[in-house]
Amino acid sequence: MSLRKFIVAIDGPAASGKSAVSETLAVRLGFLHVNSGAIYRCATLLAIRNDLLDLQFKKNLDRMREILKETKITMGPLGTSPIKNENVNRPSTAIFLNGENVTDQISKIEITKNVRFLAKIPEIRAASIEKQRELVQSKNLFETRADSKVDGVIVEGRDIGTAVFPNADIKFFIEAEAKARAKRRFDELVARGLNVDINGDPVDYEQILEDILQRDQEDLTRTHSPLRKAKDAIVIDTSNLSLDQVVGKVESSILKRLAELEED
Ligand SMILES: Nc1ncnc2c1ncn2[C@@H]1O[C@H](COP(=O)(O)OP(=O)(O)OP(=O)(O)O)[C@@H](O)[C@H]1O
Ligand SMILES: Nc1ccn([C@@H]2O[C@H](COP(=O)(O)O)[C@@H](O)[C@H]2O)c(=O)n1
Repeated sequence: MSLRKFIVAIDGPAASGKSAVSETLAVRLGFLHVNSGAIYRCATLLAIRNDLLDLQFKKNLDRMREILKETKITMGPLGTSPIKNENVNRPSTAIFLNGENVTDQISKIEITKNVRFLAKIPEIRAASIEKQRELVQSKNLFETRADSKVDGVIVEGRDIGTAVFPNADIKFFIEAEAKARAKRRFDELVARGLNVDINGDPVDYEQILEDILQRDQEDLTRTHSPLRKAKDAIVIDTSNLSLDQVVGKVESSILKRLAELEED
């Protein structure tokens, strides 16, 4: 008998902690993890590799759509157990493009700087949403819990609770002050050895903060699926909370919702 899908939507601005919370809870609860930002990042990597970044030309946009259709994006552990990324010190979800592990490549500053140009194009958003829906239906590559009563999926991004899965079973909006987010992202990039630009020059905290503010602005003001809090989202400001505290809050709300469903 197939289990009921249980969708957890986690939205919020850049570097607010969506992935850290999603990855930790996906492992703990045995839920599938779909990182929608990684799909926009993969699209950007594909555009750069195919010299198609200039998507205002219809020819380029059509080709990009074809490439996205042909490309298989998967997310999951590297081996049989979730990878422990020693530089991040928690389990992390690996991202594969036609089987190639691009997890670090898509975190590079070159991708981060260009992703906004693609994320605002309706055709690219439609292709990305199609991939997100496919991934939600795909096999969970993480270890599921034998006692689980649901087929759980955590989907994270900017518009999951508002546009992609407006009927999600539970929604969170995770936010933090821009300076706290920039500091965390800067420390993470240093730890992963990814704090360099395309020329190999080091990137400092101020540049990361500027990028985060610019991405906030773009995400909030784009016409299609801007970043918004869903009316029924549980809002968590993580500025003064540890990752463990945030994970604890999200987990207890999910467990409460699951218990309510069992009672129904
Ligand atoms: N509450 C917290 N306290 C300290 N560090 C945190 C906290 N939450 C997340 N972090 C760290 O901050 C960094 C950014 O978090 P994360 O990658 O989860 O953000 P995100 O919202 O998924 O970002 P993006 O949207 O840009 O992908 C990571 O290194 C993560 O481990
Ligand atoms: N649902 C989403 C998710 C992401 N984006 C855009 O992609 C960029 C990269 O996302 P990260 O979560 O990896 O930072 C982000 O800056 C957004 O512009 C989106 O539009 N919708």
